[in-house]
Amino acid sequence: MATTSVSTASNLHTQTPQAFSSHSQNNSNPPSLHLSFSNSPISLQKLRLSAPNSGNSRASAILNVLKTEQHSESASDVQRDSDPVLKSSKPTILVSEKLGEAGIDLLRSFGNVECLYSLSPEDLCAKIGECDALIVRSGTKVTRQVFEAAKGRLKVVGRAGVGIDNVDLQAATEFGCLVVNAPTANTIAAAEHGIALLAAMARNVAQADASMKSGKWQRNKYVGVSLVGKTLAVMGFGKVGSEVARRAKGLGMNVIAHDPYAPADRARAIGVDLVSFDQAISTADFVSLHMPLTPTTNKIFNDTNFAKMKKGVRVINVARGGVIDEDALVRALDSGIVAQAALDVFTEEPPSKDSKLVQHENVTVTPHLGASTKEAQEGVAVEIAEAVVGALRGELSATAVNAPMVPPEVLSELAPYVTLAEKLGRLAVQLVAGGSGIQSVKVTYNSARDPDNLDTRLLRAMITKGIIEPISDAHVNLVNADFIAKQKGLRISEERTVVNSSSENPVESIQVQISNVNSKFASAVLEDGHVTIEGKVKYGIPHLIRVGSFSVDVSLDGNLILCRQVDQPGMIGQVGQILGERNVNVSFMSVGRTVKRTKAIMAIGVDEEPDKDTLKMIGEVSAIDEFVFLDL
Ligand SMILES: NC(=O)C1=CN([C@@H]2O[C@H](COP(=O)(O)OP(=O)(O)OC[C@H]3O[C@@H](n4cnc5c(N)ncnc54)[C@H](O)[C@@H]3O)[C@@H](O)[C@H]2O)C=CC1
Ligand SMILES: O=C(O)C(=O)COP(=O)(O)O
Repeated sequence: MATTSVSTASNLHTQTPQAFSSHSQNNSNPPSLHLSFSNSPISLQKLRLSAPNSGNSRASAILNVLKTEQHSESASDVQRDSDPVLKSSKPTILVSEKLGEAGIDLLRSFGNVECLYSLSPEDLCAKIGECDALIVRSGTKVTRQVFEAAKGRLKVVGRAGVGIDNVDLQAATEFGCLVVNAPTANTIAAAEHGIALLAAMARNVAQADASMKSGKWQRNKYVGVSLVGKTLAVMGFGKVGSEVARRAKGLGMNVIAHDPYAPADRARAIGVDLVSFDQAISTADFVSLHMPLTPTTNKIFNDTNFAKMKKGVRVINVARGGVIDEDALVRALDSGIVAQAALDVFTEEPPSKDSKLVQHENVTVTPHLGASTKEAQEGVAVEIAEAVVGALRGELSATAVNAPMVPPEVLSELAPYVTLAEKLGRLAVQLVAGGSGIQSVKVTYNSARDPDNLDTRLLRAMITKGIIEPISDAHVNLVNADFIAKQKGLRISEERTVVNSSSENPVESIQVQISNVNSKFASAVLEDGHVTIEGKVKYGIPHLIRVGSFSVDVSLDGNLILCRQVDQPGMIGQVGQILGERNVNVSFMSVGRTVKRTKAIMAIGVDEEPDKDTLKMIGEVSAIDEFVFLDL
């Protein structure tokens, strides 16, 4: 058996799960749990799923992961519209900027759509508490205040375009709100606009047009520069950057690019060399910006970097205004370092009317039109509508920007384990006695798979959900699991144990241990002092297979009574009779023991929650040492 320690999570402080116990410590007091986590935030990667709409099995598998409330996704739209109860359960989707009709139609087929295009920040905050989803473009600032005002109702923000710098992602994550974007449909439009600005700037098209319209004929004034043979530096070699590069090659330009994260072979495939930042900006005749606005790229084109550029360089920006220090650009234009600039985007949009940059005679401007073609807007609208509807249905979106990437094939494979993970978390935390300070939780995945071939982020998130939700008012989902755990002081460490079995199953079993706590059910505590339970998926159904050192075998469904008793005949009958007389239906029963005729554990699944008197009677059976009722 080989073990590999992996990573971890965060920290929790909570109240009590509902549980009864005959011999629990501090039974009358709510347990105050103190959990502490190391920091392992979910990485904020974009999902790139090959089959974003791959159907209901995947949807249902991860329903619990993102959904905090049920929507009747199984009812057809027709049924829903004609039934007042179902209709009222339709999600409300607020569209705050102009969106293509095809996207609006798609949204209408699923929810109540409100298009309110001129909301002030205050109006948006006033409205958002009634909305399950919000769809924006670049003009709406989705700030922390918006998430606060949503009071937990907002489940998804859809950005109908690429750049998500107008959405406070940290706040979205903290509030468990998924953010999705539409990253592909406007790529060509933005690239074409970049090329349009490049050519228009080089040939003074806008200036000459304005001059002629004012009655002049200035052929000598507007002599331009040629593109062929010139060097273009593409800064940010992503989707738009690479399409700009491809087109510029077609114009006979020599194209180089800088992108710290782009694979060199992708650049080489279209005849582009990836070079360092300084090399790119110091050798280029034209510099075209295509990187996102992030803390790293904010004002990256500043006095220092303009000074490194070739005198007479020309700059095109269809990315984000904020990547340029606009005052520095004005200085570089005035000093002649930058001969011309063509800008589609600005730090403040719209810029002030007297902006020196906009008014500069060597600057060509457009009002953020990069994505504004009919084709791109229809495409973006459909792309974002599909993503938002998918997210509201509980599917993990293919274009989530604040949730981990879990490919669809991994998702469908992990589906039953996701349920198992949440149930184990719920069960483990209910075994902790009131007043215990939970320091840490250790999760061990027993698997025949190579440790590198097992993505446990989803499982960890669900164990976290299972632990936190019964004992706090937090809604935990895949987006915010690590954040909430950390916030609550819950420390979760993960370990993978390679076991000798079929690697067909991603996980053979999952063990959850809560360290150094008192338990309501002493038999759940191993000698090392950890509350320990273990579960596995059998025939697609989550099962509990171990409590402390006792083996059991019960499906994790409904409610569970765990009893530890003297291993002697008649025990099942006695407890069964008490439950039967009180009309509590037993769904399954399993007995596990360590040594014959000493101690045994009885796990009894019940459909109904027994009342206090019934539980008391079970506790009074003389051979029963301890018992606990658990709500799964
Ligand atoms: N003007 C407009 O209407 C439009 C503007 N955009 C802007 O263009 C940007 C790029 O869009 P896409 O190509 O679709 O995004 P993308 O994510 O495909 O590409 C961005 C590239 O920038 C790179 N990058 C990140 N940090 C960098 C750095 N410090 N230096 C150099 N490269 C860096 C990334 O590795 C990535 O390859 C968007 O973030 C958006 O802000 C996009 C569409 C329309
Ligand atoms: O997609 C982007 O990043 C854009 O900048 C396009 O913005 P817009 O949707 O036209 O406001």
